[in-house]
Amino acid sequence: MYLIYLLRRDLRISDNPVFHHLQQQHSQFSHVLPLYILSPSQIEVSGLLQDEDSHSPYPQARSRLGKFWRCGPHRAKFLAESIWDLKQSLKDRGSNLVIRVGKMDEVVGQILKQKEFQGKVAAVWMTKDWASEEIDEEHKIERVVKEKCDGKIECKVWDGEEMLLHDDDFASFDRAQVPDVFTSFRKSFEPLRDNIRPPYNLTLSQLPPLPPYVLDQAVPFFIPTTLEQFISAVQNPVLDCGLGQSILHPQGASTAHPFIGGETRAHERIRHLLVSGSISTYKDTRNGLLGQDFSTKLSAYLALGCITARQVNAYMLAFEDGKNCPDFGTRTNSQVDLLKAEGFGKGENKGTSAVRFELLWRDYMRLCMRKYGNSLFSIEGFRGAQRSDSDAPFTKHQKNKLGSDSSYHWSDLSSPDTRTRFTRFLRGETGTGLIDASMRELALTGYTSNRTRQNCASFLAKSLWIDWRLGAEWYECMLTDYDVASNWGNWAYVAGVGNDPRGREDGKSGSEGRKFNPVKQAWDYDFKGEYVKAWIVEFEDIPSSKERGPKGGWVDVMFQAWQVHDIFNHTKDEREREVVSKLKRLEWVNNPLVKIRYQPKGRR
Ligand SMILES: Cc1cc2nc3c(=O)[nH]c(=O)nc-3n(C[C@H](O)[C@H](O)[C@H](O)COP(=O)(O)OP(=O)(O)OC[C@H]3O[C@@H](n4cnc5c(N)ncnc54)[C@H](O)[C@@H]3O)c2cc1C
Repeated sequence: MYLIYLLRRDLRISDNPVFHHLQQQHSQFSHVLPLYILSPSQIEVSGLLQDEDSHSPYPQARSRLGKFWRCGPHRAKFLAESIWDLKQSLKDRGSNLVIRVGKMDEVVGQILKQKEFQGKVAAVWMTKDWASEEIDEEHKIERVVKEKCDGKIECKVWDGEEMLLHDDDFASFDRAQVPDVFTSFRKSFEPLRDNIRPPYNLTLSQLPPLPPYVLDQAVPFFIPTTLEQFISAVQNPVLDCGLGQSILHPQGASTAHPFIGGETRAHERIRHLLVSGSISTYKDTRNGLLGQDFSTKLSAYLALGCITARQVNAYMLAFEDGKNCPDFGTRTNSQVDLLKAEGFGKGENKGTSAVRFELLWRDYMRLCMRKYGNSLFSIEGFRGAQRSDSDAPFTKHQKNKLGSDSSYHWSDLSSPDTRTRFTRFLRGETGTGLIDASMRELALTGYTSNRTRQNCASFLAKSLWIDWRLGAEWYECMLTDYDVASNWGNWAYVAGVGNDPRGREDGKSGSEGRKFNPVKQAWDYDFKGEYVKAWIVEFEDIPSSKERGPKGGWVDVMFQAWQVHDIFNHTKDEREREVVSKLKRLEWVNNPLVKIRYQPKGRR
């Protein structure tokens, strides 16, 4: 009998509950069809049309409000690489990954209808995904399976086990009642290190073969036969992200996220973090802005399920206990020499503890998505849903405010002025250096740090007062590591409509709540302006920090370019005069979207 296993955000062979089960129950199925379906509502599939005269039956995969690509060029590439890596791992085990294009339920329906499959399929399995579109997909597949087979085929949705904690570990509170404040949630699992289950350790050696005949991809689409072809097919249609003139890549600026997708690379990455000592120094470096190792860069792998949070934890546990890296049977065979690695064999350290803490945040965002469902995508976020929930643990003041606050005064894009300001934000031309560097880095590389993400989200929602969901949609398009719960949950949090109890506390000045000052933040985290200079091509000629000497001034300009008029109006230095005159010709220098008066302590 056949099994159809639909892979979604579980693109791995190791620590995968379905493959683990198959490894244990060898004879249950004679044939297994691992299937990945490119869903046309989430990824643009026109690049997979057989020829130029063919037309896609599907509308373009664009976002609801901003009409951005749902999956932009960076993630499209990473996804293609991850799918291909899994394909290779499955081939090594006597199987393969069959790729198809179309609505999930339709593709499954076509396969079940195929005469070679009739009476032979015993089960259709997939792992659970808690985002609303994916839940809809599951329901539709369940319906199709039921209709086509009169209840004779099992349709099972497995727990994907992609979180650090297990569902059964939430015994201290009903899963649906996850606390609305992270700290209360976190405290239920302390000490965290002792409360995490191990991943599955059985390595997948062999899988039953594919069914002897599998229907070809239906017209008008084709399935590429090489990775290069696959990447071009999913990337080419979305290369133009609608920003108009392309953003220039400054010479010498190198991406913090050069990583290739897939389970193999995910395990290489965590091994590198251990051997280089970066994991032990993580707590001190995590607010960095430049370079590959200031943070783990595991997010994109985790988002697609190339590695699980529990596997990351297992690596850290072994490291802390002075043991070799665990062997998950992936294609990452190389053992690394950890003996000289910082922190090896010395128990939990600040770095490993902080990584666990962040992975718990990831769980928390997922649980909140389960609890509040679609309200995650509404302008009032979780707060809208909480207003009707008298048990939400907010202060009386906050509850009163939530109860009466109908003034969510975020602008949509109906006015030309807002559209212009929003486009300048996306292009990194606001005139606020930290924001502009981050938005350009994001567009050019698909990654930007957590620190700058917080600043950009706060800037859009609380300085420009533009609908925060447009920012979330842009991130969905641009981020390599896009993850429904983490992205929308964090955006809502920063906008003040998520799970931040201080999010909308107004103090004295209206309902801004926790608001980041991007100039202060730039001074705190980029005090020489190196990050801003790296990503804003117009700052290329500004003397580097070594050349600048103690004179100052240029850093202020990089953080807020309009200050060039005040600081360098009368400079006599020929080189400076040239740079100044170039800058003074720029619209975003002369007319910044926001001017922030700020001087770091100890300066005039
Ligand atoms: C506005 C905004 C949007 C974001 N969108 C996403 C997103 O789409 N996908 C995503 O994975 N993260 C998102 N984050 C969270 C965080 O910025 C990224 O996880 C992190 O920057 C990824 O880099 P890293 O893997 O090096 O993280 P590290 O600092 O090394 O953290 C380790 C892991 O912990 C998890 N993590 C860390 N911080 C958070 C957080 N605040 N919330 C949830 N999980 C976290 C991630 O899985 C990450 O890989 C967003 C944050 C903000 C403020």
